[in-house]
Amino acid sequence: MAEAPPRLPDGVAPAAPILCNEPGSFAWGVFHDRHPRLLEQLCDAFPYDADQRRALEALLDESRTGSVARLSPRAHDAALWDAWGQRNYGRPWADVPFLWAESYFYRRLLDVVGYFTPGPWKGVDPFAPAKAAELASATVDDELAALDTLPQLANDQSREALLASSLWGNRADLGFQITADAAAHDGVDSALVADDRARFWTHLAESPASRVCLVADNAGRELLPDLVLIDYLLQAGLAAEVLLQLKPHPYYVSDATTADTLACLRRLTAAGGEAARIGRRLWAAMQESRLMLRAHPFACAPLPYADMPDDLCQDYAGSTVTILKGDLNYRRLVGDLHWPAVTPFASAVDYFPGPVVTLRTLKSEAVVGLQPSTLARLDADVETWRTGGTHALIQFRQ
Ligand SMILES: O=P(O)(O)OC[C@@]1(O)O[C@H](CO)[C@@H](O)[C@@H]1O
Repeated sequence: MAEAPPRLPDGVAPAAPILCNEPGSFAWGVFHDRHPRLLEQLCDAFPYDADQRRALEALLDESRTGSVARLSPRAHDAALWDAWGQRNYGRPWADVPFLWAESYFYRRLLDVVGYFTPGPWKGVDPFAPAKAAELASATVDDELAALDTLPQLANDQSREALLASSLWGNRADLGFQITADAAAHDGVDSALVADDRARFWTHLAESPASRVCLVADNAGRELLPDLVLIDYLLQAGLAAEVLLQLKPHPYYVSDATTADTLACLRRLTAAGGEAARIGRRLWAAMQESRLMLRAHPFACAPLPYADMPDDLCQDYAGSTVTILKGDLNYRRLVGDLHWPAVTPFASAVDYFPGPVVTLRTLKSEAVVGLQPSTLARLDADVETWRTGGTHALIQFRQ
C-alpha cells in the first residue's frame, strides 16, 4: 500500500518517491540533523528515566543506520501500521519513502516515551512544553493585539490579511525551527511562487455557503490565524459550517490536536479586544455545531491523500472547498515525489474528490504547478527556495 504507484492522469509521467538515502539532501538532513536535536530537546524538557533515554537513543540509531522494525503487535494501532507499511519492515530506513519513514519515526517516538502505554506517561504529549511556551509568548500577545485593527479594514483588505496570516503562520512550525537558520532569511524577500488566491475567493463567493473543510497543520502561531480565518468565513457567510480536521495524537512536533485547539480558543478569549470577540464567536460556533472538530487516524498516516479512506473522501467531496494547510499536507496531497516543478497542479491533484486550496510555506523538496519562468528565476537566485521557509504558495483546483 505504501508504495503503490501514484494514480496519475493521462499524459503525466510518474515521478520517483523522495527517499532519505542521499547524504546532504533535505530528507537525509531530517534524520541526521533535525531528529538528534529534537531528541535532545525532549530530554531537556522531561526527566525521562534511563530506560526511556536508552530507547530514544536506540530509535535514533535504528532510523539512521538500521532497518525498520515493526510496532509491537500489542500496540492499539498495530493492524493499521501493518497495512500501512507491510513493504517497508525489515528494509533499511534510508531506502523507504521519506514520507513514510518520517511519519513512522514520530509513531515510534510516542511508543518510546510511553504515550500509548498504560502507565504514568500515558497521554503525556512530549511536545507540549514547546507548544505551551510558544502559545504563551509575547509574540503571540502582539499578534493577538494586532487583530484590534481588523474592524477598521474594508472587507477585501481583511480577507487578504487573514489569508496571508494563515499562510505565513505555517512558517511558525516548531519542527522546522529546530534546524531552520534564521539568518538565512535575512535579505531574502518572502514571496509567493504560485498565487491562485483570486480564483479561490471567486469560487467561495460563487458557491452557496455550505461546508468548508480546513485541514490544520501546526498548533499555536499557525492555528490561531487559521481559527481567525474560520471565524471570518463563518461571519462573512462564505461557510455555513466548518469542519476542522486535527491530528488524533501528537505528531511532527507542533501539529495541532484537539487539546491544542482548545488551548488556542482559551488564549483568544483571554486576550481581550477583537481576539476575545473572535474566540467567543468560535466557542459558540462549536456549541452550535457550526464549527466541528475531527481527528481521523488517517491524519497521522504515512500515506499520500491519494490513498485516503472513503469516509474522508466523503468529507472532502461534500465541502465547498478543502483548505489544506502546511508543508506535510502538501507533500501528502501531491505525493512526496520528485515531480518536475512545472507539472500542472491540477494534474497532480486530479484524484482529489472536491475543490481544494493549499496554503503552504515551502519547507521540503516536492513542488508542482510553477511557471517555467518562475522556476528558472528561483533556481538562479535562491539556493534554498524549496526548503528554507522563505517562499510560499497558494494553489487552487476547482
Ligand atoms: O507540515 P509543516 O508543519 O508545514 O512542515 C513539516 C516539516 O517541518 O517537517 C517535514 C520535514 O521534517 C517537512 O514537511 C517540513 O519541513
